[in-house]
Amino acid sequence: MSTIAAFYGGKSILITGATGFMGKVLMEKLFRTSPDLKVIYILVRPKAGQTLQQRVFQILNSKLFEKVKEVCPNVHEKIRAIYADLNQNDFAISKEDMQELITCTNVVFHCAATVRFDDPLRHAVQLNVTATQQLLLMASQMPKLEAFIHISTAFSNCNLKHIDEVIYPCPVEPKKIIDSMEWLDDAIIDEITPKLIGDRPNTYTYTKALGEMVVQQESGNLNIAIIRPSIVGATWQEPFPGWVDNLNGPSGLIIAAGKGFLRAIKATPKAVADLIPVDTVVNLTLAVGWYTAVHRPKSTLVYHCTSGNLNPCNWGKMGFQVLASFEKIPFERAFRRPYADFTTNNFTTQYWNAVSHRAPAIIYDFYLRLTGRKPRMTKLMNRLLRTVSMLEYFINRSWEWSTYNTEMLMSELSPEDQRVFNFDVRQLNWLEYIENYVLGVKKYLLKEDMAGIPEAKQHLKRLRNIHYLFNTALFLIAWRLLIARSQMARNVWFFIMWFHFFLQAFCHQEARSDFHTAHVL
Ligand SMILES: CCCCCCCCCCCCCCCCCC(=O)SCCNC(=O)CCNC(=O)[C@H](O)C(C)(C)COP(=O)(O)OP(=O)(O)OC[C@H]1O[C@@H](n2cnc3c(N)ncnc32)[C@H](O)[C@@H]1OP(=O)(O)O
Ligand SMILES: NC(=O)C1=CN([C@@H]2O[C@H](COP(=O)(O)OP(=O)(O)OC[C@H]3O[C@@H](n4cnc5c(N)ncnc54)[C@H](OP(=O)(O)O)[C@@H]3O)[C@@H](O)[C@H]2O)C=CC1
Repeated sequence: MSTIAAFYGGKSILITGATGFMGKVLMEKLFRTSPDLKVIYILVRPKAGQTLQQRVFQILNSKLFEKVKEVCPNVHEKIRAIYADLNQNDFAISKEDMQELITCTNVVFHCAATVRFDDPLRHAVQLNVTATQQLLLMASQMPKLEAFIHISTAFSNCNLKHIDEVIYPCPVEPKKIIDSMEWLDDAIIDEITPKLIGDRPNTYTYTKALGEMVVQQESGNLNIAIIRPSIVGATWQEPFPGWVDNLNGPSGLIIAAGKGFLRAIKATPKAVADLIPVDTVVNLTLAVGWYTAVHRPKSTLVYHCTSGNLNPCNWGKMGFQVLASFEKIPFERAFRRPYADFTTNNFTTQYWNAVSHRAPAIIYDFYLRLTGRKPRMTKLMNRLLRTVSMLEYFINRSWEWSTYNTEMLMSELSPEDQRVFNFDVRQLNWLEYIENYVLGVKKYLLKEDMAGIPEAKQHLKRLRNIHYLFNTALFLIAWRLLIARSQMARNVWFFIMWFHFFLQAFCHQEARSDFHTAHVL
């Protein structure tokens, strides 16, 4: 039997962020591999008109938990949802619940966070720093606590190029930041935010770095470890390939590209796409929980959960494979045919944004207006371009993360544990993974039926024909109105055409050469 699975047997486990992407997969794996665990406490808030119970019911009745119900039929008795809001003092947990948590908890997994890149600093500090501090305070009162596992991000120090498994200090102490949030007003906070975050791209990465400092400073006598995953993607193997349930990271862009909204992106094809499947992160997290509790390392160990140094894949190869997957697994009712140009400079990005994104959106909105409907494409496109601009930082750079502790842990596991809690990304086949990812996005995010694939393919063929028809009509109209009438117009027309084709050839050349070198690499 697996030593790690046996370790969690009979244990009371507290998970924050259990309703999130990673939290759900963590719970699922715990129930499936250690069905004899005592209880999992989850801190939940009511959301979107759903009570705590309704939220838990929905999770347990989702496809993700189908296998769990077979191995642990009484799973609903082993999950205890506790009302909590991490934005509030003492998390607004009732006295009785707090007492139970403090008395019984053996292991804490702290996954909750705000992962939004554009959160105001005050909110990001509250959740990613202050809440972590409060949870540590709570943990320090737990007599039976064996391990506290904090989930951070590999990008908490993305201002560095090479990142070791150590906690790096931030210039301003987290305590000072927490204090200042109490008395500074929003306008001043907004003003000082760029100065505080410095060369990090957003409040998310900055506050996650502060969160790590808090963990280091408040660790006291606790057995603590920090996990730093990179870009977390759909499941690789467990409980089945391709499961994903939110738009974060690449998932939203896969939809945007598959539906034909996103046709060009500022991305460096040779830059490493440090994606890591969510089940790999969960396996490492559970292994770290066991190791930290049983081996009690003297200091807080940091574990990088990344793929780049062990099994690198670059954005060019990833984009190529995503597009190839759309051929087999097209999405329904696409706006345009999936296609992606990777550009690396601002000028070509602006050009493609105008030609491939804004212009078709304006034309489509014009068509909607003509047919008496409400225009919506320009608004949607603006939001998409805003989102893409926020992700650009991460797809135009490469980082090196050392994985000494993660590799050390792998070598400490028995062959059975290495199999059951596999976090060896060297075994990952990217082509297969990406195809399953696209399939998962279609099935679990878009909730499209696989039976609709032939119709989706037909729709793409129709779009291709419309595209050819549109271009031909445009050419003929221009010819009829201008070119045939004057020599001057003819000269201007030939110049425009020449310039357009020159630009296209230039942009394509740039994108293709980068794309193909990256693909070959
Ligand atoms: C062939 C080409 C394709 C190749 C694939 C290439 C893939 C490249 C992917 C690169 C990812 C890099 C991520 C780096 C992650 C760092 C790791 C972490 O620790 S961080 C952990 C990970 N954290 C994150 O990834 C957080 C990123 N997300 C955010 O911070 C925010 O969502 C926001 C600021 C971008 C937009 O906020 P705001 O406008 O206020 O409003 P909302 O939030 O409500 O959404 C608005 C609309 O955008 C939609 N949508 C949402 N997300 C995405 C997406 N990723 N994408 C696309 N669309 C997205 C959403 O559906 C909605 O649509 P609609 O209702 O209008 O129809
Ligand atoms: N996804 C990724 O690419 C990466 C994620 N990480 C880290 O992994 C961890 C989990 O991320 P992920 O699962 O993707 O994130 P999600 O956004 O999917 O989940 C966040 C969780 O935190 C909870 N939460 C947020 N605010 C509160 C609050 N005020 N009170 C109670 N609970 C709250 C959410 O609850 P609710 O459902 O109620 O909103 C949800 O359960 C985070 O620490 C993140 O920084 C690290 C690297 C990459």
